[in-house]
Amino acid sequence: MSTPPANGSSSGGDDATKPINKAFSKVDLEGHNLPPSPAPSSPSNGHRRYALATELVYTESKDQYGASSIPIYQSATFKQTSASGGNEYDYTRSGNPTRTHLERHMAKIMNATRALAVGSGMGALDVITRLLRPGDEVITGDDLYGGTNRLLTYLSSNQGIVVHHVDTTEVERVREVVSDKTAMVLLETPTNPLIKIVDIPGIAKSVHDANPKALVIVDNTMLSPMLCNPLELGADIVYESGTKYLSGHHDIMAGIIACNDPAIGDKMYFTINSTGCGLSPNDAFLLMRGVKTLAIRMEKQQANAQMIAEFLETHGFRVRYPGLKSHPQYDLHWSMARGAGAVLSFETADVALSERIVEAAKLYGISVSFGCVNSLISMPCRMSHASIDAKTRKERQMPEDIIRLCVGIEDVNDLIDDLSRSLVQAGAVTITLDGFHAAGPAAQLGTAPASSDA
Ligand SMILES: Cc1ncc(COP(=O)(O)O)c(C=O)c1O
Ligand SMILES: N[C@@H](CCSC[C@H](N)C(=O)O)C(=O)O
Repeated sequence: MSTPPANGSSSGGDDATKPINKAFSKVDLEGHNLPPSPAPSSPSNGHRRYALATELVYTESKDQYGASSIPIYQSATFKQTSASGGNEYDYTRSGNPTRTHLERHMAKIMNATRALAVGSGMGALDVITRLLRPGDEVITGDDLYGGTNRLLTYLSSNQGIVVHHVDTTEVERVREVVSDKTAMVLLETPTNPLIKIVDIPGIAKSVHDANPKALVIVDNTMLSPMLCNPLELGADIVYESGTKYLSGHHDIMAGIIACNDPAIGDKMYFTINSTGCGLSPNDAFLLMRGVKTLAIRMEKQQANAQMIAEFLETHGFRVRYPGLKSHPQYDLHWSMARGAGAVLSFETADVALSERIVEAAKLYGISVSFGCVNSLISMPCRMSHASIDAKTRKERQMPEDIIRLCVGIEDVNDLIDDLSRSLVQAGAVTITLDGFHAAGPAAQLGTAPASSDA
């Protein structure tokens, strides 16, 4: 909602911790501080009642007409029953029943007591980082989504936040920089686009031991709650770009934040209400609809991704995908996740060759983003990660030629045929009587053992 706090006002003051007047008297039966929605989907109290695929589609309906899907409350204002106000909803920036329904559903799916829905994944990170104060320190990775890197750079240049970029694949590298000034440790796994794996439980324990006040934040966009639940691995806050797998059709922008500490939830709600970044009713409806098919989409997308990753690897390319046994952190990934996701990257060692491959593809749209039912192909250094300057990309060992595939739900044989044709047309392979194999420098990379820090 921006779900108003249980004992708090949606209107007042500049101190998020101050008790405020407007009370949401109907606190959820299970004690969650969420107002009712017309068709409440109950958040869990630390355990799910059914398998996740079931919970994704299951909602308890209390709609007056028995509507099977949540109505879109396309209203900015809500009339009050008395002059002193005090009804559950007054103004959509402060709270809207469609948004609340989605938030309750997401809290249940993510095993959280509080979920908040905002206008984009970056909006979610903005809300989270407003918990910081000047002088606070943030520790994060050296392979990060470009937009995340951009926001952190802004905070460090303009807001007095000290940001440390370290190799988060090594728990010890993170531990070395934790101090009493550390307010947040921000992790992505698998990283975008180098597909490095980060040990969430190891880092959470090490950070909390060293500084119990430091918050461990995980961006779970690459896996979705279907495949991983960082809150169960020791994270304090998890967020996702709902633009990706959660909605699944690339027709909305959205962000979801989940946590289990009510005080942190209230502070983030305060920011959402104050800044007006809560998800619109229409987009909340679309995200709710998308989430219901997450299990079936993810199952098909990652099965396709696995076959494409194996296809590329057996034809001599260096592929980064946690579903491949050759991934140097295969065991670590599978100790935390229920699947490998549907994003993989591969290298050609030649930027112009990569461009030709990308431009030859027909079924794969040349596009940023991932998690959509359609397959996509991109060159991260030119597209999604172009906001990281070339010097920093080089320092962080991001290969300029890297190609990212975000696999959709199409027929996998069509996807492999289209990729094969693109590789041949681009001149990326040597054709023999036995088939084809990566040509030139790409073949050298393919035979070199993949390392976690390359
Ligand atoms: C890993 C990751 N986190 C966060 C975001 C930000 O999400 P959004 O585009 O919805 O703001 C993106 C992509 O944009 C992403 O790839
Ligand atoms: N022009 C956008 C790029 C968005 S990238 C989206 C997605 N996270 C991805 O990794 O493809 C920007 O500047 O943010």
